[in-house]
Amino acid sequence: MAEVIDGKSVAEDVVSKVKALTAELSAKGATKPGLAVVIVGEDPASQVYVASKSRTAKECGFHSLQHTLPADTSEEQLLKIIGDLNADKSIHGILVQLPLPGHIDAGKVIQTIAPEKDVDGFHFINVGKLGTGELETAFVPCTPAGSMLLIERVRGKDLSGLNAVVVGRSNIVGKPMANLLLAANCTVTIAHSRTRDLPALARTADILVAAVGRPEMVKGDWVKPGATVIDVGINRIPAPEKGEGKSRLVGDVAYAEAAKVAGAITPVPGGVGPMTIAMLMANTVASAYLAAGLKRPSF
Ligand SMILES: Nc1nc(=O)c2c([nH]1)NC[C@@H]1CN(c3ccc(C(=O)N[C@@H](CCC(=O)O)C(=O)O)cc3)C=[N+]21
Repeated sequence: MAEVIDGKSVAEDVVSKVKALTAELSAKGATKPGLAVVIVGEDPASQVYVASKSRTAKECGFHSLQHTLPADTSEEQLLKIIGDLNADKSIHGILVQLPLPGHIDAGKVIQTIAPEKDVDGFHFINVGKLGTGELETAFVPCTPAGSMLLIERVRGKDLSGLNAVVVGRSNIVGKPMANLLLAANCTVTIAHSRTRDLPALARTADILVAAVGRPEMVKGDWVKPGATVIDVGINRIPAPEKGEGKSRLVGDVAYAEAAKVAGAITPVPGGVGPMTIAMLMANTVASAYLAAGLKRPSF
């Protein structure tokens, strides 16, 4: 049976470190880290995530700001708010919760965020830095950054020569994840909906990352014995066995089957999800250190 990778506990370690770094920053007389979260519309799932981000930010000792805007907010209004946050010296991180309503161009919004406050790592400057291996100054997207920390906990920091397969090619997870693994000297393959014989490809992976958003797609016999399996999926599916109208969370991996074969595996919930929020805090404290002219802390 696979080792279960406890993302919740690693996330708590990261948050403790952020707390200590924040205290150190205040002791040096520098501005404390400030995080602004902007949410447009009333998607209930988004509201839960945003509440959790604000709670963790306060726990870290941050200045935490939340803008909750109505669904009919215009693109112009949103861009104005971002411009103001860009200019606000008390703010070091700006996160605009995605998805945005259809009448707003999300790409334009993201590119308006000052790259040095782009703690989501979605701005072209940060994407480019990750792609060219400028990891010391890049902000790396939180989910792949958190997944890397989990992989390092299991396999150590030297991943050199390992075969990594990333299933999914999104700009938010799949592509940055592949770039991080490449920067760590893995042999990386990105698989997607057009990939031929995905099960056979997946079986070559020492590190298998599933980030497709399809409930339980990766089966037990896709997993190489002993592999490290990172499940980025968070899918809510009906669970009639729990009662009528009930649901449960599952990942992109058929967990019970895969856990029989893998060396280590992340559960859903309690795996990558908590790491995503922890890395948002890590990026924000790093941004505050850089703004104060101090050396960037590493995690
Ligand atoms: N600009 C932007 N940045 C984001 O980082 C971003 C976003 N937009 N939009 C939405 C997604 C989703 N997301 C999650 C964060 C934490 C959990 C998390 O902590 N999940 C828990 C359980 C959650 C539950 O029980 O529902 C877990 O997996 O254990 C999940 C999902 C960040 N996102």
